[in-house]
Amino acid sequence: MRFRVEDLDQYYGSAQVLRHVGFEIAPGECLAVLGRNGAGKSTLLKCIMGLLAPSAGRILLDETDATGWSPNRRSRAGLAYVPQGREIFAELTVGENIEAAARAHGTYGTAATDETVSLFPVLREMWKRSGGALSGGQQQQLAIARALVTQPRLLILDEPTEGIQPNIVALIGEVLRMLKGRLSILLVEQYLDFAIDTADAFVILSRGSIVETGRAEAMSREHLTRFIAV
Ligand SMILES: Nc1ncnc2c1ncn2[C@@H]1O[C@H](COP(=O)(O)OP(=O)(O)OP(=O)(O)O)[C@@H](O)[C@H]1O
Repeated sequence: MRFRVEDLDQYYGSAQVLRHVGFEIAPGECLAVLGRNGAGKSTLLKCIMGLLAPSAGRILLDETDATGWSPNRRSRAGLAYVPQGREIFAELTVGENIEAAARAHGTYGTAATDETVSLFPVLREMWKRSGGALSGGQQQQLAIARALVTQPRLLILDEPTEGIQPNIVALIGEVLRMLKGRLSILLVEQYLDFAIDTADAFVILSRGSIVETGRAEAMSREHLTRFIAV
């Protein structure tokens, strides 16, 4: 999917939290959005998913204007969102979490669903455990798998490494790099090394505005650090 955001503005009351935000993600590429706490990253993702209506601007999926679409319609069109805090169903088992997402998208029981679950071996081990009984890292793997079984064309991740132990961060990184090419990824991340290992391009948000943008190969670690160091 070619995904584009144009001139997005968003306010909370009279406070403007997004200002003329615009960027594009090419099919099969990963764009990382970096920025300090409060820069507007989560607000941007909520506007993209239709959980917040932007005050101005457009969201385009393969040149189709999706700005007024419901979250459900966006999801059916191929957007999948893994929010910060993961929001899995704590009362349902791992298997039921996966099944609910896959059934809603008509992918339940397909080989692709089995393949997705196999990316995260711990999910099979924990299949009958309730989501709420999993560790943070296991819940993050479940949240990503649940998004992937919908067979999205754009996977949107809000700080997937936050509070996660290094070996699971490494596994998530491997999975994302493997998926690139097949789908596009929008990654909001504060962990710079993870973003550098994963992204093809960067956008840096500061106080709701894009202050820097570029291809990964043109962005040194030192350069990126300057924008996000406290
Ligand atoms: N529901 C809300 N009502 C009012 N202000 C809000 C609300 N949610 C966020 N804000 C404010 O909007 C600004 C952007 O918040 P947002 O959560 O989008 O930033 P962020 O870059 O995702 O930060 P973090 O990394 O801390 O999640 C911040 O100043 C925040 O305090």
